Amino acid sequence: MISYKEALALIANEANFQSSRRVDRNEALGLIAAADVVAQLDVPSFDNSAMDGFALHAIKTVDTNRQTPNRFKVSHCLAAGDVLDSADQTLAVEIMTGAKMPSGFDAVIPIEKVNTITNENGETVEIEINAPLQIGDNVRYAGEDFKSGQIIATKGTRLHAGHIAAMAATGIHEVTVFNMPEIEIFTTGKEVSDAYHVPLKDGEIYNSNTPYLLCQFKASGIPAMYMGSIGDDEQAFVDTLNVSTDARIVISSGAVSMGKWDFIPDLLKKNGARIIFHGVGIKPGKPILFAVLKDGRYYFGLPGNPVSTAVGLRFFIQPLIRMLLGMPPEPFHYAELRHDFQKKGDLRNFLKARLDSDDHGQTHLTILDGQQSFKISPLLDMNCWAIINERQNELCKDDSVCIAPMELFPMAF
Ligand SMILES: Nc1nc2c(c(=O)[nH]1)N[C@H]1C(S)=C(S)[C@@H](COP(=O)(O)OP(=O)(O)OC[C@H]3O[C@@H](n4cnc5c(N)ncnc54)[C@H](O)[C@@H]3O)O[C@H]1N2
Ligand code: MOO
Repeated sequence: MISYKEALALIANEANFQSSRRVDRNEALGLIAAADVVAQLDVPSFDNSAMDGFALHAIKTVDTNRQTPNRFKVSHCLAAGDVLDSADQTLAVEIMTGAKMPSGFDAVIPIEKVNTITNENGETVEIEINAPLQIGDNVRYAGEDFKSGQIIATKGTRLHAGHIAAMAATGIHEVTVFNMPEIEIFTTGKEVSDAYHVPLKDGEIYNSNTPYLLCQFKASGIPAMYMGSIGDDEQAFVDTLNVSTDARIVISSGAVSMGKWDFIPDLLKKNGARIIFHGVGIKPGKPILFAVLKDGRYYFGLPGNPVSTAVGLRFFIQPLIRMLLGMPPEPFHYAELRHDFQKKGDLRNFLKARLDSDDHGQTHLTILDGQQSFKISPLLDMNCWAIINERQNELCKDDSVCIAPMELFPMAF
């Protein structure tokens, strides 16, 4: 049986980029840049004031101190958006935050640091200062935030609100993004019922796997469609495979293990699919199957137990989607265990876990009770997966453990 790492390498070997399209910048939230996004402007694009106050020529203030304050007549008043191309540099210019620095002026003193002398109309006509200014005081220089030509987001970046703001500021109104892969999902098993408003017959269960898959895709902005249940019907499986759709990835739940009605591997082969792997050294989800159908669609046969399905989605399908979208491998994070933990066997374990903060703000990881792959109830408490490698068996309190968020694509990760 292959290892998880080998399985990921086999998936990578089959992954080709998605097609791309241009979208309005404001529609790009959560989408993946299909090319580097490059600033079109210096930002700020002009030197401007960081404070409401008075622009001065710093050199004219060098001899100023508490004993010998200096007075400057005020020549103009600039709101943000006003431009003053020439002014007498021996005077002061009243200036608001964001207004372009008048040419030749190189420092701003905030209004609360000056004594103002007003005329009978209440207008400031003169200011008195009692300390010298340095060149650049309270000035925001052109290009200090972004330089024209600077990369805002590299290809494969998931665009979050920060990227949208940066694109807007640098004059980008459209961006090239990858088309999300369309997903098609069905379940197997004649025991599995979608008739939630009808009481279960003896031996039946309600379908919980495909609702889980569908809502995880929905939360990630990935279009996914439910094709229904095929029961244990082999012809229905073949018919479902042959429905022509725009899907890039087909996912089934169940029928990939050793049982009499676990017909998926054989029928895939008979229908011209290439089985890339079937069975990976992981727990839960060991019987997972990955194939490429004869028309090029990717096929994941997820084991039917609910947590095996969840693991297949999170740790096999999500990496394929990242690869199709040019995203770098997911950066995993680590947390300290709250307790000792013993793993049996030599499989990589994906465990239902919870990250909590204590009273000192320290985070700790708890591996939850109820790790059996049929148990859905611990999903109510879990907020992350704990990943324990093949060779890690004895873990002690405070050991560092790899964790992954439950969501497929948490923003900014
Ligand atoms: N003799 C062996 N038996 C099993 C093995 C094995 O190696 N040898 N592996 C076990 C493991 S591990 C898993 S996981 C399961 C996977 O089996 P299948 O993928 O063939 O899945 P099914 O048998 O069809 O179903 C398993 C389980 O999941 C329930 N199920 C299926 N679909 C849904 C759904 N949509 N919603 C909720 N629950 C679903 C199904 O009723 C079964 O209880 O095989 C073990 N057996
Ligand atoms: O590995 Mo199965 O996926 O535990 O129940």
